[in-house]
Amino acid sequence: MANYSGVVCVRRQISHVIFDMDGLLLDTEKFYTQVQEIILSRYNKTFDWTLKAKMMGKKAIESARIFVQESGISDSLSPEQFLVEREDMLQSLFPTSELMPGASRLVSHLHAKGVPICVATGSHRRHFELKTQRHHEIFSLMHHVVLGDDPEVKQGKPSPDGFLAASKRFEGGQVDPSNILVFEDSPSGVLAAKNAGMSVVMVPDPRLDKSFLDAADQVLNSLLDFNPSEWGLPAFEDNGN
Ligand SMILES: O=P(O)(O)OC[C@H](O)CO
Ligand SMILES: [Mg+2]
Repeated sequence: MANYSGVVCVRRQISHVIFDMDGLLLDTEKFYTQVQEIILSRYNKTFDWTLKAKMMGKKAIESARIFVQESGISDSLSPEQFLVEREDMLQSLFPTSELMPGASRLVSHLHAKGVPICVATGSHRRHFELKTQRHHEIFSLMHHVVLGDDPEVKQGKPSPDGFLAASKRFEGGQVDPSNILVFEDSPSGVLAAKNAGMSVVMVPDPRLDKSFLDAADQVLNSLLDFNPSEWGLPAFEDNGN
């Protein structure tokens, strides 16, 4: 078995799966991008994917600090003011969130086969509720959800806090991280999963710099391309893999 670079790698035996949410299950990263482009344009600056890569996956206040500092507007806008400024726009966009291709199929399949699944997201409770309001069917299949404002998540990704908290809350208690497969879209999220000792499948936005893909155990263009059998998980019955 080879990863995208052709390097042969040994896959661990997977019993449990943790899903990231923004940009992985839900097509919500585009909303953050849109709003941040608008805000930076007010300062005659452009929002690019170098900055996007540093922000995605993190807790709101952590990504806000990066945004004002890296874009050079921290003298004019504090991280807290930035969060207030973007909030109205995000609140009107999040309820329109759509599922990413293949998300429903994969989540439903793993649940139907009895594979314990959960979510670990940097998103806080209020935004989680807005984003998932049209997707209760899929999110109700999750055994649990760990949010960015969970008391156990002291630091956001790339800290392993969220994934380690998620690994403790499955039925039967702590699951060995080496038996957990994480699905992520962000560079910080992939590092968080590796820092937690877990395997990680990355489904990156194609605009992300390719250097960020090296840390993942497998890189896919879409969740539709995931082959559960490669990870010792029950095969899909609809296409025979
Ligand atoms: O990608 P997630 O689900 O950890 O969410 C993190 C932020 O809310 C958005 O980047
Ligand atoms: Mg994400």
